[in-house]
Amino acid sequence: MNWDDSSKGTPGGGLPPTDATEGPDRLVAGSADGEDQAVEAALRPKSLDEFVGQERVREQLDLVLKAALARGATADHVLLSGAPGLGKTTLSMIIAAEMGAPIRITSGPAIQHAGDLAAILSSLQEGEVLFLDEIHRMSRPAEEMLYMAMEDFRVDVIVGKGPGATAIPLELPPFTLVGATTRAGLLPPPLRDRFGFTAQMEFYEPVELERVIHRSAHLLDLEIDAEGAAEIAGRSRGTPRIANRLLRRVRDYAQVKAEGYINRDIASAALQVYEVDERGLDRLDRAVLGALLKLFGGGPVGLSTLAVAVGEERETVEEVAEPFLVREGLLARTPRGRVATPAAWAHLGLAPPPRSPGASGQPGLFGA
Ligand SMILES: Nc1ncnc2c1ncn2[C@@H]1O[C@H](COP(=O)(O)OP(=O)(O)OP(=O)(O)O)[C@@H](O)[C@H]1O
Repeated sequence: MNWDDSSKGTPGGGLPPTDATEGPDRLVAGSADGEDQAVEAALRPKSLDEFVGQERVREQLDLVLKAALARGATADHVLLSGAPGLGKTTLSMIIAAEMGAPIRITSGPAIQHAGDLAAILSSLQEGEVLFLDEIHRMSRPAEEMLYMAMEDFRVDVIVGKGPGATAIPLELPPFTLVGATTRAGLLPPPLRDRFGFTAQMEFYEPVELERVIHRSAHLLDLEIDAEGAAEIAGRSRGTPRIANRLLRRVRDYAQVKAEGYINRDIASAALQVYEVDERGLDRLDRAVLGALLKLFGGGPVGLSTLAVAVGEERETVEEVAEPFLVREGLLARTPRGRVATPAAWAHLGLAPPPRSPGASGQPGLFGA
């Protein structure tokens, strides 16, 4: 059966509506919440040696920085792309530390006018690292000013308006721009081409996250064994920020229930309380998957219908729940709608219905 996707109405009931980018205070959100920001400074690795994983990026960056130091030059501009929480801000701080340079931190949405950018650029010191987070969200005039600044260390400041406007050239000290984006594909090619080094940050392997967790546990003065760290790592969705956040929740549980010691049973019991399952799915993810399997026989079902079924906005299902479910191979987006994979049935401990004769052998059902 094929459920239609014509409904565009606002869903009613169920889970409370959420911010489409992350969801309601999700423990498994990649982006930082207030508590993360307060503790992250203490947990950030301070050098490339301390930075866990991303071996290729680390090795390449190490060469770029060492070569610049040897030449006595400012390092090339660096573009870091990857999902939230993978360590882009951390790496930008490490670049500054390794170069012995100060760092200035700002973000694309904070630079709405070219004048905002000119003010920042003109106050940089020689060799300073300028970290521009969410660089894909800068305004177009600021972006165009950045082209010249990156290439020639110069900007034209426009004074006046209309026919009387004049461009006053302003020399800038050499600096290193570190741009960060979750979507490198959104950057206009002229901007992308001006970076001397581009690094695509990948999701972390569980063993790497175990190292992140052991390191953080040490800094937070927590006792955790190897199995406890593995249990948390497996639920951290390949993301150090989530690993650190889950560790803090497990710490709370361990302090109340187990004199502070964290092992596999404690980690597992704690994360069950917080509704993060052994694969890192939370309540929203499981609600989407559960509806797809139990109400629609595994699909295909349209996105809007699925959203109504779980009482969520369409965007929330599409942007918050689905990317991880797709990445995990639990859900497929096909031209005919959302379809559960065999792994989804297994994950929720359900048996798939017998295939109807018409469904067998249809090409592309899981392919799009
Ligand atoms: N490779 C790593 N080794 C150890 N800890 C890491 C690593 N990468 C990230 N972390 C930890 O994860 C947290 C989040 O990292 P960071 O803020 O650098 O992510 P981000 O990619 O900049 O996220 P956003 O896109 O939201 O700005 C930090 O507290 C940091 O300590």
